[in-house]
Amino acid sequence: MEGVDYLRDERKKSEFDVEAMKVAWAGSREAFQVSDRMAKLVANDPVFEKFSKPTLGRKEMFKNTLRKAAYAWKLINDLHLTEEEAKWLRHYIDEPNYTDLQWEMFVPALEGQGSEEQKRKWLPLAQTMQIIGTYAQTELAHGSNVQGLETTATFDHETDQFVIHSPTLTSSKWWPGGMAKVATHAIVYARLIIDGHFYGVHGFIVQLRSLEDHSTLPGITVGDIGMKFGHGAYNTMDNGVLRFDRVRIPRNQMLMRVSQVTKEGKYVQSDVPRQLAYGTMVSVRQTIVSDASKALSRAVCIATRYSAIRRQFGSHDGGPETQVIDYKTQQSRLFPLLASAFAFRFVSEWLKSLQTDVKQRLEAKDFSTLPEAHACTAGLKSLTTAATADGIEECRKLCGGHGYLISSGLPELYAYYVPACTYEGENVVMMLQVARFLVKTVSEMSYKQPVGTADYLGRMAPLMHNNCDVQTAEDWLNPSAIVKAFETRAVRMIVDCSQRIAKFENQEEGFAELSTDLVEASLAHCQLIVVSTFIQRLKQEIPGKGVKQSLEVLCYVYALYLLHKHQGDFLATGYLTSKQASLANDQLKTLYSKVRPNAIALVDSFNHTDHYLSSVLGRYDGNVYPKLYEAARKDPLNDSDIADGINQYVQPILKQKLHLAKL
Ligand SMILES: CCCCCCCCCCCCCCCCCCCCCCC/C=C/C(=O)SCCNC(=O)CCNC(=O)[C@H](O)C(C)(C)COP(=O)(O)OP(=O)(O)OC[C@H]1O[C@@H](n2cnc3c(N)ncnc32)[C@H](O)[C@@H]1OP(=O)(O)O
Ligand SMILES: Cc1cc2nc3c(=O)[nH]c(=O)nc-3n(C[C@H](O)[C@H](O)[C@H](O)COP(=O)(O)OP(=O)(O)OC[C@H]3O[C@@H](n4cnc5c(N)ncnc54)[C@H](O)[C@@H]3O)c2cc1C
Repeated sequence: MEGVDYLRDERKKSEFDVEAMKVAWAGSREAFQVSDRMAKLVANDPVFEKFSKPTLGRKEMFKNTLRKAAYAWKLINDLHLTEEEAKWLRHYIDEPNYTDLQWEMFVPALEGQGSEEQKRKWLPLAQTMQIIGTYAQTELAHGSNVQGLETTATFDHETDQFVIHSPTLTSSKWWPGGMAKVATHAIVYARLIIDGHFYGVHGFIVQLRSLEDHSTLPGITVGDIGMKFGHGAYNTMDNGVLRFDRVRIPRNQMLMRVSQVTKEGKYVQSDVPRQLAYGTMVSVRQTIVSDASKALSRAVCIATRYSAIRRQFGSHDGGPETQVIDYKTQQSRLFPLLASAFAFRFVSEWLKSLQTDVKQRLEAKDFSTLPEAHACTAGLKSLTTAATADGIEECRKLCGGHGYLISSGLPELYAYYVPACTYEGENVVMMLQVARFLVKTVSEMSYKQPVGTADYLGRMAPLMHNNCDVQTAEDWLNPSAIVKAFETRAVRMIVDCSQRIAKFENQEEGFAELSTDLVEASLAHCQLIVVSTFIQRLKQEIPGKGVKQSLEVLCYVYALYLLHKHQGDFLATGYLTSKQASLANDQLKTLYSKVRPNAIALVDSFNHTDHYLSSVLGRYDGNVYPKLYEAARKDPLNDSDIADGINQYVQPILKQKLHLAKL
């Protein structure tokens, strides 16, 4: 039998309706149809071919990406694609480029931080790509600490302009995507100075390049910051360095929704919180959570299909060897990642709805849920990106040696993905933001009832004293037992930190001293959100034979896997006995055997095309070995029998007549 037959057999084992599961994964039938249409559009168009990418040099690779982006823009216009369709199209093209910054950051920054007048002027230009923008916040010396940025924007009364300047080397803007070679404009974050007074960091629209010939404008120095980790992964993007030598812009190019500077040079803080200036980061963090489920599902799909095809050991009578997916150790590494992909998918949907709600409230000048939304987004960004980056690497290992080949699709996926742990808020820094929110919530509880994702803190008294009543492994198959365990662990960890901080005379000092514990408590809080959201999702109607049941199994796998992984927390907080933790682990192993027959069908439900997976190991048809062989033969080193350099550097060594004694 060949890999093709193995996958065919696997698909017959499925206990649920795969087409219905595809809809559940996508969120709705319409969402499935849009993404499916765009996936096929990209996969069937030769312009979007990507197998040659690993062998291209940086310049060719960059040019090739520009070509694809231009063609995609033409398709978007010619086919009158909707915003949603265009987003999926870019997603499936699968090469980071300047349009990510244009659509994910530049346009949202204008929308979220521009005044009505500014939006009227700049948005049509950006939305029709007459200008191309980037988000220039991070500098050589400061990324996480936004208030520490050094670039200055000094108001000049006489000319009614701001003077944008890079006073030091360390104030050079460093990292913004698309900035080195493509962007014509940037939202530049700089310290506002009026009459020698500092008014904090604000965003300014600054033109970098001529719209006539694309040359850099006077006073601007811009370039690429150099190659990044992983050859083909993020090097299609021109992350840039940018310096200003007293560049002048009109006063009305400061983003003026949150605060304004008048013609007279008066600084006016409107009635909206200044943190709204960070709104672009918050909205992109939500997109990043959604991207995490896509990246993880991609790696899991490859590793699962390959694990069903790969066979090692177990043949005693000349019969077939054991499929590696049948090894319990393989299952215990793979299936929690499969479950995590679904968990992240559902939590990202929930986060999107939370943000829609916050946006509506902001319109009505209700800012009450902003801190919670910030904490949720920051925490889930951190949790999902860390787990996804680790998960992709685990999938590479699950594929053994072949996982290390570029043709497996995993090394480049990892290299592309791993900076998500750093950009848009370094993960530890983000978890500390969650911790601030939690500690503050606890300290305010005597007069303010916690709401939303923190509402369980309001039930602190019972949660601090309850004990787990699980007695058998089956008792763990109960959503309320699971939620109670996660709530109790989180509440006890948060309260413990809060009480210890309270003993410090200086609370900031206490926070810093306990920061490691605080990060762990924040993770516990965020895991509770993901687990509860999964459980809530299962309370909704989910049509299709066996779909809900399969998702229930995955939900328990996700929760009990976390419980097992973090059993130290659950035991240390005194909620569980070691016997109960061990019962949870027994149940987890039983659940793996329920996932096993459905594993291939579950990864098929992601609806990933072979083009998108770019993986010989993850091919839908399972024809792995012939295609691995074919891919290897295409390597440029195999173009000729005698490679360049052999005659020059190897032959002379082979031909020298040295005697051992002389060596
Ligand atoms: C096989 C081949 C594989 C290849 C695969 C290729 C695939 C390609 C696929 C392409 C797909 C296309 C689709 C794209 C989708 C992908 C997603 C988009 C990706 C975009 C690209 C990435 C580009 C990256 C951009 C960036 O990184 S921009 C820079 C981001 N920078 C940061 O995030 C900085 C982090 N720092 C901060 O956020 C803050 O400064 C801080 C929160 C840390 C500051 O804290 P501090 O306390 O000092 O802050 P303040 O004094 O300012 O604030 C005090 C109080 O305010 C609260 N606060 C802070 N922030 C907020 C907020 N946002 N909202 C509300 N409240 C906030 C604080 O908590 C304080 O509160 P307190 O007073 O109550 O304590
Ligand atoms: C691929 C990529 C694309 C990017 N694109 C853009 C872009 O388009 N526009 C843009 O403006 N920026 C961009 N960035 C920059 C990115 O936003 C920053 O790198 C990120 O915010 C982290 O900041 P930093 O580099 O200053 O890290 P640092 O803050 O210097 O982090 C270094 C270490 O210090 C720790 N640390 C920092 N502060 C604290 C603290 N208070 N407590 C405990 N530990 C702490 C961190 O946990 C980390 O371990 C990009 C970065 C990458 C990698």
